[in-house]
Amino acid sequence: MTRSDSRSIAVVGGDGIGPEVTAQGRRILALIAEKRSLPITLTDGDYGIEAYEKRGRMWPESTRIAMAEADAVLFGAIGGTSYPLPPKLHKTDSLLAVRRSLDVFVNLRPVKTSPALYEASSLKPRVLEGVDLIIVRELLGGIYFGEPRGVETLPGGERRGVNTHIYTSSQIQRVARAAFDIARTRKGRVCSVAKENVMEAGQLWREEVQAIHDARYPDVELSHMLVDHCAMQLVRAPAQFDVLLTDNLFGDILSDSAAMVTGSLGMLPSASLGVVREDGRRGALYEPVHGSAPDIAGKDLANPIGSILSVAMMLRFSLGMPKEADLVERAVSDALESGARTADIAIGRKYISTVEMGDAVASKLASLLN
Ligand SMILES: NC(=O)C1=CN([C@@H]2O[C@H](COP(=O)(O)OP(=O)(O)OC[C@H]3O[C@@H](n4cnc5c(N)ncnc54)[C@H](O)[C@@H]3O)[C@@H](O)[C@H]2O)C=CC1
Ligand SMILES: CC(C)CC(=O)C(=O)O
Ligand SMILES: [Mg+2]
Repeated sequence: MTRSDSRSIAVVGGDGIGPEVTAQGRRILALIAEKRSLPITLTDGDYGIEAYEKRGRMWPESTRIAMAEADAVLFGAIGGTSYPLPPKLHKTDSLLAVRRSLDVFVNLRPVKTSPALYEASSLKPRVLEGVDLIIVRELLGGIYFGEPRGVETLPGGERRGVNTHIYTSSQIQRVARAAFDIARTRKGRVCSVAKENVMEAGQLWREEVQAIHDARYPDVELSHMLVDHCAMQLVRAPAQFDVLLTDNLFGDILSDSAAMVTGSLGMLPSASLGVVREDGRRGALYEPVHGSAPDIAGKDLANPIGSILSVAMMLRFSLGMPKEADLVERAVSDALESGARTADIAIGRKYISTVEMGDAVASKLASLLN
């Protein structure tokens, strides 16, 4: 990005800890814009259960427009304490609907360990050494989107909940291409994870991934693993993985598990990207992997690093600023190495607040940017 390209970013904190962590991601982005004299416009928008309860609109028109027109969206989290989401809103206003509206079909979730946080992980240091993997998750298909869905009452009064797991070959092919392209920029290994031993959609997944590999990416090493086995390997020997390619549901579950190798779910960032359109733009949604964490919301306790590292991904994938992306990641490492810890990664040490962790990273970044 140069000084003449202006960019607009929609900033949507959402519910629970979403606004708390997003405020810290936002300030890191604003700091870079200021230090590099870049014309980045940040537009804040309301969204979520709290917006619905307070103002009767979960996804107000102004936020829809800001998201649709933005070069990228920085998002926090959605979710209240009461379940479920009002059913009439599920189709139109849920996070799934947001992702569909932005057409972001691939979700990237990098997982990298840092020796400074080995003690915060539930796993042994020898298991954590050298872990640097990325989960490439299909984001617009599978059981979260399949029709029919719903809860129905059968004759006789029994109730039945229905969800449908569907994948088409083109959905699998496009996410597989994304995973192989990413592997070429890394260690060149893709492990495709499905459940083809019992699911037909899993058989199709495996066949399509293998076919794309054989036709276009023979230089990338491809392996296949059943998802239950993968869940075990992620905690037995996570350093074996480079790129983990998987579907929407499995990627959701495996990424929360994988988060613990880094010490906390609060550490993980994500980028969700769409196809590059004719005008050169693409849907881009950046959000931490965690949810709204109602158990710690409003207490200034949440770890904002997932949001801050999501800003690094935005700099790399949407703003064309890979050097600044590296600097944000370095500022996070420097802050952790100098002892900054939120409660989730403190393990008996003194801990600091969400805002103070933002201060610690911002101060390291400011000196790196000078
Ligand atoms: N992308 C999103 O917006 C997501 C939304 N959700 C929603 O969030 C709500 C809560 O769901 P949960 O299952 O409790 O998952 P969660 O991810 O919100 O929290 C799980 C656990 O991790 C902790 N945690 C999460 N983020 C943290 C952070 N940044 N710093 C420190 N600790 C953190 C929480 O305190 C909690 O103990 C639900 O309404 C759920 O639907 C859940 C996952 C993703
Ligand atoms: C809407 C949910 C699938 C959100 C979630 O848990 C995730 O994307 O990790
Ligand atoms: Mg999840």
